[in-house]
Amino acid sequence: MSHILELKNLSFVYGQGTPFEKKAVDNLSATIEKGEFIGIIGHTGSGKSTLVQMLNGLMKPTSGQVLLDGRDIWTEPKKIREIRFRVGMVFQYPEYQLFEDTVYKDIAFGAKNKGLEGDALDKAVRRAAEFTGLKEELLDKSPFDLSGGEKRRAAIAGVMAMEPEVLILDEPTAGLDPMGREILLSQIVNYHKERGVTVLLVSHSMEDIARVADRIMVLNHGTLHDFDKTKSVFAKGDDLRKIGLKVPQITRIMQTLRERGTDVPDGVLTVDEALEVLSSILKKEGKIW
Ligand SMILES: Nc1ncnc2c1ncn2[C@@H]1O[C@H](COP(=O)(O)OP(=O)(O)OP(=O)(O)O)[C@@H](O)[C@H]1O
Repeated sequence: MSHILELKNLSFVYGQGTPFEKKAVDNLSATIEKGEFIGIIGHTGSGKSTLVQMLNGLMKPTSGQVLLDGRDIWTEPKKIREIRFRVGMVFQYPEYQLFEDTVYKDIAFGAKNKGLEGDALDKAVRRAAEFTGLKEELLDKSPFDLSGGEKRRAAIAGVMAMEPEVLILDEPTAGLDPMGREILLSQIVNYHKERGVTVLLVSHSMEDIARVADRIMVLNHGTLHDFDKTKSVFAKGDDLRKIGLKVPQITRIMQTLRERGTDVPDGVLTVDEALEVLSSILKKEGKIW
């Protein structure tokens, strides 16, 4: 594996030199490999959004460096626009940024700015729409005639159509109903599998992160509290609780069963995994499953 992103002693201070100075990210270092699916968690105000906005050049670090494929993204400030195509960012509530007169044009906007045209552009738009489950017949509609969930999909498709090497999503499922959340998350997982790109997902939902992330960055007051494999992070329940976070409910139930002497392996993260474990325990005991 090779590094796609290296964060070196990154710090960001809002309002530096004013009475309202606030250090939002504090001397954070980490390395992300190509193709990884990284979850980013932390209490409200821990610095997640500030951190990810530094990774695609939207915010310049107060100190420290972001290396993309080994090169400091600020080496040539004029090229920062290119960096934003390579590291695609889906903001919180991205649907507020739709503005074109058709969904197609909205999805195509970023990719066109990147320089895609003709067939390549058309393919990128249609593929992105497919990844997000937007039906073909919606492409000619006005984005303002779509439902909330469809608008969200169109906005995400617009970033996917730019074919970034790294896709960052800041709370992509916020405000969607449970079924909508589940479907969108599966589509992001599919996109990651099929395109092989690196994905960074910021979320308050431990359940979502447990289902999708290879590794998790845990932020606490702007510092990197932990950066480890998903199972390992959620095995440290007490440690997470101390900084205002919880393990997924299913992990907690399985940990309790284990503490009470049941033969449950550590690090169960999802309902499907839990069902498998319980099924094998019951079968061993000769009980019907
Ligand atoms: N524009 C700003 N000016 C001043 N302080 C800010 C600004 N934006 C964020 N902050 C502060 O910086 C810190 C980190 O904010 P940030 O939005 O990065 O956290 P977060 O982990 O993404 O929070 P949330 O989970 O609520 O989205 C917080 O203390 C916040 O109040």
